[in-house]
Amino acid sequence: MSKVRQLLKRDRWVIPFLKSQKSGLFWSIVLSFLTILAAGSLMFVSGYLISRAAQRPENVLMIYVPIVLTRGFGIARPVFRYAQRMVSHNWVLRFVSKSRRRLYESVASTASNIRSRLQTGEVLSLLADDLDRLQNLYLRTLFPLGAGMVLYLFVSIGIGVVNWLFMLWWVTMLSVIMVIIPIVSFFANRARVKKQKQLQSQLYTDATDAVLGLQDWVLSGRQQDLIASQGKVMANLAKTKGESMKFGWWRDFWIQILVLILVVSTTIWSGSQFSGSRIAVNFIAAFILAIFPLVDSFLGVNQGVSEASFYEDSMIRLNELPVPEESVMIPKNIMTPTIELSHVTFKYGDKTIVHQLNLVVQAGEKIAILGRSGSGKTTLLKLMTGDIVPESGHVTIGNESVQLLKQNLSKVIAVLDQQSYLFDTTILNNVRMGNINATDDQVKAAITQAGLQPLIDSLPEKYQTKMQEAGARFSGGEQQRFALARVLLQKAPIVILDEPTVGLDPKTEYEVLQQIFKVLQNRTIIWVTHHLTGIDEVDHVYFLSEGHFLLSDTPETLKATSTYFQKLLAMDDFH
Ligand SMILES: Nc1ncnc2c1ncn2[C@@H]1O[C@H](COP(=O)(O)OP(=O)(O)OP(=O)(O)O)[C@@H](O)[C@H]1O
Repeated sequence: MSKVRQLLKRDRWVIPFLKSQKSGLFWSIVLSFLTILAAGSLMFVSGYLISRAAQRPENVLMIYVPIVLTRGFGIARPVFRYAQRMVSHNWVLRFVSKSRRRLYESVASTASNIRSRLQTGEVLSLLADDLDRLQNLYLRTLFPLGAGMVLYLFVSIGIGVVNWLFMLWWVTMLSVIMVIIPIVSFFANRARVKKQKQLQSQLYTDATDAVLGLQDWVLSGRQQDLIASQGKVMANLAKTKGESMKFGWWRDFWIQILVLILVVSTTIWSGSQFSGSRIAVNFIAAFILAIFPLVDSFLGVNQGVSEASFYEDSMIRLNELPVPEESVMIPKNIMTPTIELSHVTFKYGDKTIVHQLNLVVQAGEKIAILGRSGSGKTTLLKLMTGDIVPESGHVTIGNESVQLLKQNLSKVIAVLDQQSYLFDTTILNNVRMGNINATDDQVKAAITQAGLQPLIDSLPEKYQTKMQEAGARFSGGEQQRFALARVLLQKAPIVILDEPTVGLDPKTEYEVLQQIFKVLQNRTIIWVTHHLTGIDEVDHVYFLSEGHFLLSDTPETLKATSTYFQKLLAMDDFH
């Protein structure tokens, strides 16, 4: 229980929204209550009318008034219901749209950070599942619960006016139906709901793995294994869902039995109380009929509460997401920025990746970072882009902390990595992603600069050619050139090259690198590479090893003085 309390205390998703939208919640509960009241009154008046019509009326008004009331309640019920639906759905849609936006912001602002903590499937499950769940928290739990509780009070007080002993009986029965059964069913269903949630989440993760690794499954001839493993999770999920539904049926069945007991006991009690009074008999029949519309409300409360574990888990996962950083204005000096790492230390767990590292990259300077696989080159890039935070020391760009620039960092840093993602849309659209405000002419100029004009000219549909999924229509070298055109359009003063030519044949690698350095000559370049092809293009080379720079000098000096560098050059020539 204290876990739930703690969760509610630090919640950033549900409680703040409830607080800011109190009036909608209030009206939704009031309208729900009025709908049930109108439904109950309709049954009451029509019950009275039927029973009264069977007797000889002393006065025509005894019949006429209930007829008018029946019409009135008959119209009021759908009107209230419609209004309630409008208010509650408007309320929930607001919640969903706000939360989706926040979720995207949260995921986007710390994209690479989040990827190291969450798998793609989990992000999908957050987007598709958790927010939908929380939407149900309002529609299926909070609104019915609120209306149910108001009804509980109303009915109890109403009966208390007639007879307090009988009220005690009603309060006891209603407490069992509206409080005890929901609490018991919450705990009884908890483990099942948790398992269902887990399986659903696993299904997303497995499905993502299956899609991303489909080619490997097919190539290894293990399609059947893939289908079997997915099928197992699905069968398990279906079984758990089936058990949950069965549980729900039994719960509803017992609630209906309790309502039946209430109806029978009320009939017997009122029969013994008012025997002999004709008028009272009419009211008893009417009152008994009015109980039935309440059953829907009882069932709604129970179903909502027994599903509450779903929300608990969703709330925990959403609250574990990082808070989107506040954006700051980009200072002017940032457009000609110096990058500075000062005494930076970073660890993954106990493993020190970077230790007390210092590095200054002047505006317009071009550096290469080399190092063995696993030496921490990518980690260093992540520190520079603020995706990870150093344990100690500072990373600044133009004297501004990189963490503060986070939201606007794409204006300062562009990244060309091993495989920039190309979407299944036209060449123009793909390149325009670098700067969505660029005109067609600017996009075309960037494509030409990236050395793609001959290719475009050879295509029947020119710039409107579709790239297919992940840019599959084009070769690796061509894809990297398109990605380069995107970077050109982005106009960021710093460009990070994270092994952009990996996987290309030596000739294409050389050509692409020449093109990159030619068109980016006015920008700062930080290039992570394993190959020394194109190393003469940089001003400074750094060798990262065991958390610090083992060597650091110009390529010319290293060629002349470092046997290690000479060995690497010889190996590269061999390739
Ligand atoms: N999210 C993570 N959690 C724990 N350890 C990590 C994480 N990311 C990287 N590491 C570890 O940190 C070390 C440095 O990784 P990094 O990716 O920076 O190396 P790298 O020099 O870029 O390697 P490569 O040249 O193979 O890409 C590696 O030993 C890696 O296993």
